[in-house]
Amino acid sequence: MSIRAAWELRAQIKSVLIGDAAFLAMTAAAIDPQIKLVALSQQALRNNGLPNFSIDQIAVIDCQLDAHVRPGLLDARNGRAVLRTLDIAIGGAQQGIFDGIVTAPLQKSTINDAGVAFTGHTEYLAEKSATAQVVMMLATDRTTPPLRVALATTHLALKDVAAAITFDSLRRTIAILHADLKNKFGLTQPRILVTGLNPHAGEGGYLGREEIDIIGPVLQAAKESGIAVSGPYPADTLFQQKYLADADCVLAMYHDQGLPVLKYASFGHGINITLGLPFIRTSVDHGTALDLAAAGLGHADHGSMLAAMNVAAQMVRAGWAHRVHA
Ligand SMILES: N[C@H](C(=O)O)[C@H](O)COP(=O)(O)O
Repeated sequence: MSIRAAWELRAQIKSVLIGDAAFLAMTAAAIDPQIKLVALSQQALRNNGLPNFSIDQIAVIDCQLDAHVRPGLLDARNGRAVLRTLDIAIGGAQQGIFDGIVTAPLQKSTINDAGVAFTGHTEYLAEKSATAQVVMMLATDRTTPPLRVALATTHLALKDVAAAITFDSLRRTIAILHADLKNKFGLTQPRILVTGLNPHAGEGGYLGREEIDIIGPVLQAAKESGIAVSGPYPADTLFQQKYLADADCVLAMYHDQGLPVLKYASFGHGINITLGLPFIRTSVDHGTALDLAAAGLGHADHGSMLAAMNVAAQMVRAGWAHRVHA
C-alpha cells in the first residue's frame, strides 16, 4: 500500500519509505518494474537534509527486519523492528528533515508479543515526542459535509474509560482539538459537538453522572473561553445530518462510540490523524488485514493510504510544518 501510494503521488509528494530495503525492493519490483527505489542513509539525511531525488524515484531508509517476512503471518521477532521504523520517522520529523509522518497499519499484538507494552502509534508518538496529551481523530471527505470524529480517550479498555475522563483531561482534549482544527484544517471557528458518555447522555443523572459532574462543566468552561462547543448529546442520535450539517467535528468519549460511525460511512477511504503532536502525523483508517496480505499483492486497497498522504501534504502546504520548526 505504501509503495503504491508513494508511487502514485510521486509528482506531488517526496516520500521517504522507512522499512526493510530488501523487502521493499522485492515488493516494488512485483508491483511495477518501473518503480525505482533509491537508498538514503540516515547520516546523509542528518548532514544534508533530503536530497533532490528525481521524480521517478522513491527514497528508502533501510531499517532491517530481524526475521524473514511471510506475508499475512505474525512474527514477534519483527516487533521491535517495526518500532525502529517509527523511531527513525519521529527523529526525522523532530529535526525538521521530514515535514510529516504517514504511518501504515501495524499489528499491536506483535509488538506486545515482542515484549514491549504498546497500545498504538498514537500513544507511542506522544510518548516519544514527550507530548503530555494527544487527540485521536478520524476523518473522511466521502460524506457531505466531511465527517471528523475525535475521541476523548484512545486505546483503552472500556472498564477504564470513565475514570480516564476527568475535567482536566477533557478540557485539554477540547483545547487541542480546537487549536488543531484551526491550525491544521484552516477552520477559523471550529464547531465541535460533544457526546455524553452514558446512554441518553446520562438521562438526567439516572444513567450515570459524568455528563453532569464532568462533561457539562468542561463544555461551559470551553464556551467561556470562546470555543464553539455544544453538548453533551446522546451519542446514538447525534450522528444525523441535521446535527452534522452545522458541525466541523464530533468529539466522542471513547473508541467504539465514535469510530464505527465514521468507518461505516467511509471505511477504506478515511484517515486517522494525531492532533496535539509537535509534527504532522496521519495514517490509514484500517488495520493490517492479514488475510489480504496473505492473499498476495494487489488485494489490499491503498485508498486510505492515498488519503492519509494527501491530507498530510495539504497540512504541509498550508505551512503548518514550517510554523512548527520556525
Ligand atoms: N484506532 C485506530 C483506528 O481505528 O484507526 C487504530 O487502532 C490505529 O491506531 P494508531 O494509529 O494509534 O496505531
